[in-house]
Amino acid sequence: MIRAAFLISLLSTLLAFMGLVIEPVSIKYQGFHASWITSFALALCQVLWYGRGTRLSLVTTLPLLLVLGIMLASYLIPEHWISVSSFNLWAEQLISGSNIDDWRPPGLELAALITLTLSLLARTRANLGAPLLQTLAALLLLTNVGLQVTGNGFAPLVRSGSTYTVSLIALLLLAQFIGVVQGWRHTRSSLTRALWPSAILAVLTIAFWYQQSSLADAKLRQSVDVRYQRMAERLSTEVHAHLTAMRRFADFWGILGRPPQEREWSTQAERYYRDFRYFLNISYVTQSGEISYVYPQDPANMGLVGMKVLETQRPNIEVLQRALEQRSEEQTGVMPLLQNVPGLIYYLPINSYQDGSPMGVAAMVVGLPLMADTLYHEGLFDKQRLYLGLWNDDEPLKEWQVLGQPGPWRVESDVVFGHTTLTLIAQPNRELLLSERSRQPSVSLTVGLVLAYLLYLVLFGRHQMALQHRSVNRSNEELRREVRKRTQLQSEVEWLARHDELTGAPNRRHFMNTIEAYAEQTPLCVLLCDIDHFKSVNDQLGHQAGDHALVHLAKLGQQLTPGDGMFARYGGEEFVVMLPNTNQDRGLAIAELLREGVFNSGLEHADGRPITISIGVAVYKSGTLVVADLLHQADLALYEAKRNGRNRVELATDDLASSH
Ligand SMILES: Nc1nc2c(ncn2[C@@H]2O[C@H](COP(=O)(O)OP(=O)(O)OP(=O)(O)O)[C@@H](O)[C@H]2O)c(=O)[nH]1
Repeated sequence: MIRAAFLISLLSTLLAFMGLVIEPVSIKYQGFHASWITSFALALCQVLWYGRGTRLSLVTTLPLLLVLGIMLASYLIPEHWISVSSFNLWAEQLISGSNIDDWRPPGLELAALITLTLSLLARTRANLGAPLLQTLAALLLLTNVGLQVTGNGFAPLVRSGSTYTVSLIALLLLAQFIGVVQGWRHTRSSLTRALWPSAILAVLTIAFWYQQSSLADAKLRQSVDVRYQRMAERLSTEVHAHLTAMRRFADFWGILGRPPQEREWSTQAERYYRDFRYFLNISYVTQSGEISYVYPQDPANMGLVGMKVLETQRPNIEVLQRALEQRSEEQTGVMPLLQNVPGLIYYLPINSYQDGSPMGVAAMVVGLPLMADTLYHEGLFDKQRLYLGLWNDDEPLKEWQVLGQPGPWRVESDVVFGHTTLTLIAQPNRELLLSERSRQPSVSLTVGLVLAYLLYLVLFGRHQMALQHRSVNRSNEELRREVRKRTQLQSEVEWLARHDELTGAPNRRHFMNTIEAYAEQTPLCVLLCDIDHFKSVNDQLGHQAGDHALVHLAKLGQQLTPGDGMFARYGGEEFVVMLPNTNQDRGLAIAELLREGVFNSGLEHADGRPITISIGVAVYKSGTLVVADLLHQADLALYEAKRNGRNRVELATDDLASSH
């Protein structure tokens, strides 16, 4: 598998290299070179990871991650921290003619490259999030393909990667996946638990990013529209203002009631000329069509003085004629002016206020490019970042060419000059649009993906811990069971060591150990009991019946023995009773009670006679207790009882205390 990953990575490196050679960096800047270079670098790192081992590949992968991080930062840094134009300036300094877009892959592609680089660093380790990082890369690449398929029309400012580089990155992802998938088998349950929720979060993040991006672009588009339509409105207002001023000017001479004199004309015209610099010529045309006075009196204008316009072949004759004859306000269409600029001429009739008699016309020549200049002079736009053009149909009257890459949006608005309508075209360049575009979508995408990664780490870690916890609990429980079993066994062994297995009564060893502890509690009586003719019970009724009789007698004996005493099996069909703080008389009474109890117990020989016991009683009163002697005394007394006919109690005759 590692071998396959290595080979695919090697293939990707070759493909990326070919891409670089086919589109040499130094010749063409289309904004995709950064993608080729970074993909090539990642492919190279992968080849090292899968081919050469850790140390060397770490040296290459970490710097790559750093570079990709810087590229990502350029998408996130707010405009007022570092502006797009500063980035462009740095790009220009590094390689002339390049801009920031040439130095970073498109956003989604960059994010996919970063996740793959991180996944490479995490290697096969599912606990470091390698599976999620690969899933993120796949999601980002899919989104990229989706944007390409839908034509990326929603957000022309967000560039999507080229098909080649996206395929290349997908190939790198495949290599990584093949290289590590086997290593995840043993953590499959934790992996699925952690992967699903975090992948869902990532999908939501990408959907949110898409929505935010569209919104940001729509907003920007709207603001661009409003802004540049306002510029056209500004021009229309200007037109309206100069028309009003011109009418005032014509009215002034009407009120005067006589034709103007040259000096008067110049003085008045100068005031209007000062306000509207684009009036190339303010002239007085007499009723006969002769240009009498002009202002300003520059060489181009002075040549017009004395010209009988109606006798020339000028294209505006008809319009002037109409103004003179019909005494109506007229204007020409856009035409080339004598000043070598396109413009138009207004003719305003001057009529006497007193008798309404015609006194000629005031002609005003508007230089359209100069008028358009007012927008620039008023500082309404940055001519390096905005293409602006005033057009008359298909003919440009004035244009400001833009620097850098033109943006995707063109705003066309009408500027109305009476019956002539011009078009103001504005097209901001990419730099201007990028500088105004909100960074929020990129920030939310980055934050969302980081959160998805963290969620994965938490869920994965938690599940792994739960598994470990469960296995520790299981072995703890097993251990506890084992300890319980052993303790039980131990107490059974201990019990067996001190009791008789058949009857459950304390055994001889236990009796011997216990009696020592009662040496102080004198007088101490010992009763040695022996079943009479027990052999015949065994012989005639069977060993099992014998056992049964033993069990029954032991139970009876234990019941009849006082609380502080001990009834134990001494061996075979013999039982021994220890009675502390019991004097001879009471000892004999208890022995008698036992004897009677057995006699009346209902146990019988084969011939129906009741089973009986003989009891030898020995009493220890004071001195040093020698248990063997005491028992010996009791044994002698027992022997005596047997000898005297059985089913009886005999007291040891020898005084034990005095014998020591
Ligand atoms: N069923 C059974 N018999 C036992 C057990 N222990 C000892 N015996 C029998 O007890 C009998 C003891 O017999 P003996 O000591 O010869 O004497 P006896 O028949 O009791 O006669 P006397 O003591 O003289 O009255 C033997 O037959 C043993 O086999 C036991 O645990 N179970």
